[in-house]
Amino acid sequence: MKDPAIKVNSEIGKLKTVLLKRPGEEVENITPDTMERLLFDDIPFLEIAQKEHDFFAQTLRDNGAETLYIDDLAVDVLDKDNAIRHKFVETYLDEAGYGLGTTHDALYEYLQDFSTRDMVTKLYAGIRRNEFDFSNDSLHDLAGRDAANPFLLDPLPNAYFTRDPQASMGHGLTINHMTFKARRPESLFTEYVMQYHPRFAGKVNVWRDRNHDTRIEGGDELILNDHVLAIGVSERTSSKSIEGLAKELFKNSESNFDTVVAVEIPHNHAMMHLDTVFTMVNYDQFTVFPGIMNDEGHMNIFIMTPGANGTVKLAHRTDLAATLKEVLHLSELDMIMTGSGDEIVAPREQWNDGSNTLTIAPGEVVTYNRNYVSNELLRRHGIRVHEVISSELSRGRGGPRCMSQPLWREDI
Ligand SMILES: NC(=O)NCCC[C@H](N)C(=O)O
Repeated sequence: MKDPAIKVNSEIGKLKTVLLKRPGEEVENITPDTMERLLFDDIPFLEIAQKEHDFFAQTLRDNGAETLYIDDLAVDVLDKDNAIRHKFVETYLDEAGYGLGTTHDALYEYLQDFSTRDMVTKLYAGIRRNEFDFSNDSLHDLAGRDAANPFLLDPLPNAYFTRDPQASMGHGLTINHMTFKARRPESLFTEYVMQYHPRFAGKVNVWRDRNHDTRIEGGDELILNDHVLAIGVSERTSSKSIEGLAKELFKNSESNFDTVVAVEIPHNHAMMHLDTVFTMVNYDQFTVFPGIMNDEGHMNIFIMTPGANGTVKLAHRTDLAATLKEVLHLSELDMIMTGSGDEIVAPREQWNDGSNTLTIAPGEVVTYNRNYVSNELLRRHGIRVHEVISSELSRGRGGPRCMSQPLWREDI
């Protein structure tokens, strides 16, 4: 691709541009009743979460990365053209279940009165039922369908985990159909930014768009090098999506990827994505949570490569380290166990994303300071560790890798 806007050919190349979302009002719209549905285990204190996020963003900038914010890019796009704003709002409302009718009309008109900036902030924050007086009977009837929910449009508190709605790979990305309704609108912002923002429009390959029924999330999509991906088969990403993406990448002449390693991990909230249990921190070094393997150290892994006539060939493996050596052509490998593999420390630090390192250059990572055992171990393995503060951000069950979507990395 000529003049590409995205370049990500590894997990470890020096990070030059990254997409973020500062936590906003949406985080204050979580309640004990909605917490589980909104995929949180607790309610963060927003003011502190914002300070922590600003510290994280500053750490990335101090180390040479440009930080872009998805909501700023969305405002650029929606503000510039009324027809695009109209189409975006219609799609947003339709996907939220308000395709037609009185509630649709009321929400549409309500949003019309906001500046584009305020409208975007509002869509992330959610729209409460009590923002309308429901004097109109039929509106009341319609909205009464789910009267227990204080929100007509749910907040998007997970938006600060910008890793998941999309995944950059090569000169393109997947724009993801996410698993839970609580997160699906997030990738609509990505779609519009990639389609209409002058920085990206016509300059990115979309390997897989969000108009699919099968689910995939960026936390599962790891770029091991310029031709090998590792993708988690997880609570959030199905084997069907992985196969579909592999087929597309193998046949598309713009793609360099010829190997996809599908790694099955336990399907639960603590380990929702591959990057909560496994990340790459250097050419031959990885963090891994031992709980993803059985007592013999085995797990289900499939190596996918191009077969005849557009098919995908599968080869079954059970040893993660041996598989990585095989696909990356490495003779030695250093697997760094979260929490030293201790039976108490490892699950505790994994719970607070001790395995979720963001690599900003080969052998250099950003991690949460609370995972001090894992951080010390990383240092002992020669990794340079930048610690960021983490008491509130971590309540959303995601760490530095989850909170960042690289858009440009130097090649390694
Ligand atoms: N890549 C990641 O593991 N992202 C963390 C997402 C946490 C969010 N609360 C979720 O459940 O989707």
